[in-house]
Amino acid sequence: MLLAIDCGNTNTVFAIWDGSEFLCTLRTSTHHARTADAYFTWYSTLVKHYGLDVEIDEVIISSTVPRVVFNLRVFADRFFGCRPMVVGKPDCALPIEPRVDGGTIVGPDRLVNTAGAHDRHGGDLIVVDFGTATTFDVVAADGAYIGGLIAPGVNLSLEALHMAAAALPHVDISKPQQVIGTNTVACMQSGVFWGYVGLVKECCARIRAERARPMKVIGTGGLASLFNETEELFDVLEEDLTMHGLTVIHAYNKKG
Ligand SMILES: Nc1ncnc2c1ncn2[C@@H]1O[C@H](COP(=O)(O)OP(=O)(O)O)[C@@H](O)[C@H]1O
Ligand SMILES: CC(C)(COP(=O)(O)O)[C@@H](O)C(=O)NCCC(=O)O
Ligand SMILES: [K+]
Repeated sequence: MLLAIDCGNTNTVFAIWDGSEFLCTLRTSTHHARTADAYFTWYSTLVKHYGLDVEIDEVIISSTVPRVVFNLRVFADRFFGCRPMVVGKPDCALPIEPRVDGGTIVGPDRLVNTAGAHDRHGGDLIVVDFGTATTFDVVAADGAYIGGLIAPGVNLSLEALHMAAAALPHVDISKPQQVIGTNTVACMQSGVFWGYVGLVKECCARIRAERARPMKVIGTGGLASLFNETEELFDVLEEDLTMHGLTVIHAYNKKG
């Protein structure tokens, strides 16, 4: 069975793929210092809790944090006796190479989102991923990643306000009741929430105009559903897009 690992700058997600469905999804915070033994303690406790009887013999990793890959490699080798595929490394092929400026190292999460989105939808696509950063990945009809946009993440923006301004508290994102906030917290939530609604609409409109064609918009990442509640920002919402992309890249490398 395959263990797919998606390591973002904030969270690390493990999912077990039996070839047709994900049996479970486990989430922990990303820490470069976490050891292989610590990963296994956490992983085996949860697998037992869910009553799963699985034998992992393959691992694929996508990590936006290069330093965590070493310990994840040791984890795969020590506990599953396998050498993991690592997206972005030369021995892990992509179904189609990105078309970007020479020397650019595209975030592996964006390459994985691209593969997942093309596999499910085909055609011209925009993937909006609400992670630590909010990224827009532009996917051509042949499945290539051809560029995009990187904006600060929603929580990062709220945290930046708190860090930089003495009078602004730590605030969690939520959908404000009104646009005009009548207290500090409501003002901050409104500024960030409606600011992001506008950001997503404007960026997608400009991408479409620059490409001069219709494009399907796919929303993913932890906060995508919150933003899709009020406004029709996306054509589809796919929380598992990155995990799906990992299975697509894994299958492609097995075949080839
Ligand atoms: N369901 C959720 N509700 C609220 N916040 C969330 C949820 N899922 C993730 N987040 C927050 O959204 C941000 C991005 O999370 P995530 O998508 O896991 O980022 P990354 O992939 O960059 O690690 C983080 O600050 C995280 O705490
Ligand atoms: C833009 C990102 C920081 C997003 O990471 P995430 O929010 O998923 O943690 C990551 O994709 C990255 O480090 N990219 C490298 C530069 C690029 O993609 O062009
Ligand atoms: K991500």
